[in-house]
Amino acid sequence: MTTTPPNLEELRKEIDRIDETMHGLLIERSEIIGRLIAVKKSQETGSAFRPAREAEMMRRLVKRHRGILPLDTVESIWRVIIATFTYVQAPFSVHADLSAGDASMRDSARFHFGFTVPFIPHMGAAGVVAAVSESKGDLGLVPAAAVAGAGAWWSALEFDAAPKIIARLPFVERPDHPAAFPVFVLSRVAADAMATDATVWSIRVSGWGAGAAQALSMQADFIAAPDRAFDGAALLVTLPKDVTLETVNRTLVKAGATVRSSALVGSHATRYTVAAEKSP
Ligand SMILES: O=C(O)C(=O)C[C@]1(C(=O)O)C=C[C@@H](O)C=C1
Repeated sequence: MTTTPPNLEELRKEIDRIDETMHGLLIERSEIIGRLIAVKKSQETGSAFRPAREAEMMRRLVKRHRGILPLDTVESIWRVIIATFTYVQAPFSVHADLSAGDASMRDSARFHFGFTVPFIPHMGAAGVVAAVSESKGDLGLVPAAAVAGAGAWWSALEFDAAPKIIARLPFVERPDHPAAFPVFVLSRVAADAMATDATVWSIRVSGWGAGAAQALSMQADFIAAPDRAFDGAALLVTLPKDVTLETVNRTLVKAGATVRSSALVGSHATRYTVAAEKSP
């Protein structure tokens, strides 16, 4: 007995059925928002963003994905879904520092937050920090890498009421990521919503030099801005889960630097790296 392959019309009917189901599920997802708002009271506390929950969701998404649909596509669809659902709970804007490159920062902002969330460009991290500080629940995006002349913008995060670093993008890292530019996300979110695996510290040192930089780079990622007043540097140091501030202090002292002050300025999920996607 021969079976005839399905014709184009039948296959399109299948696609229409699946599209309708997916759309229906998104509408069903949006119907939960009202109840979420009541539970989270995000209207009062500002941002509805829950970085720890999002990092965990993105990891599960990557783990269960299979088939020919590129991971890039799946990741970006879910980023837009989650960011937009955050926005409809409590509207916010994304302030982005374009001083290290307009295209790469915009790609990251659009990939992770979509087009519904307003995008506000700034020239410099300090402007982003100020805008987020003055807002109720806005997000700031700043390069998670040294930018010449940027200064120690993270000093402004040291005060209790200041926004903090709450995430590092991309959530899912891979060599060919379409929005690979490393970005810190700044905002004010409830302490219990923070991802706390990696902690980010603002550390001022004197006696800073190549030796101290080399020693520190073995233990942590960091950005250094020269601090001429103390012949030293202002550092933004990200400590992985298993490295303590005491260990870093000891390392710096051993390498000839003096630690003048340290303040916690944020935390984020452990970086999650997956293999590069194979081209179809
Ligand atoms: O789980 C929550 O608290 C939500 O608000 C839902 C949701 C989502 O759309 O899945 C949206 C924003 C949060 O950052 C995390 C997840």
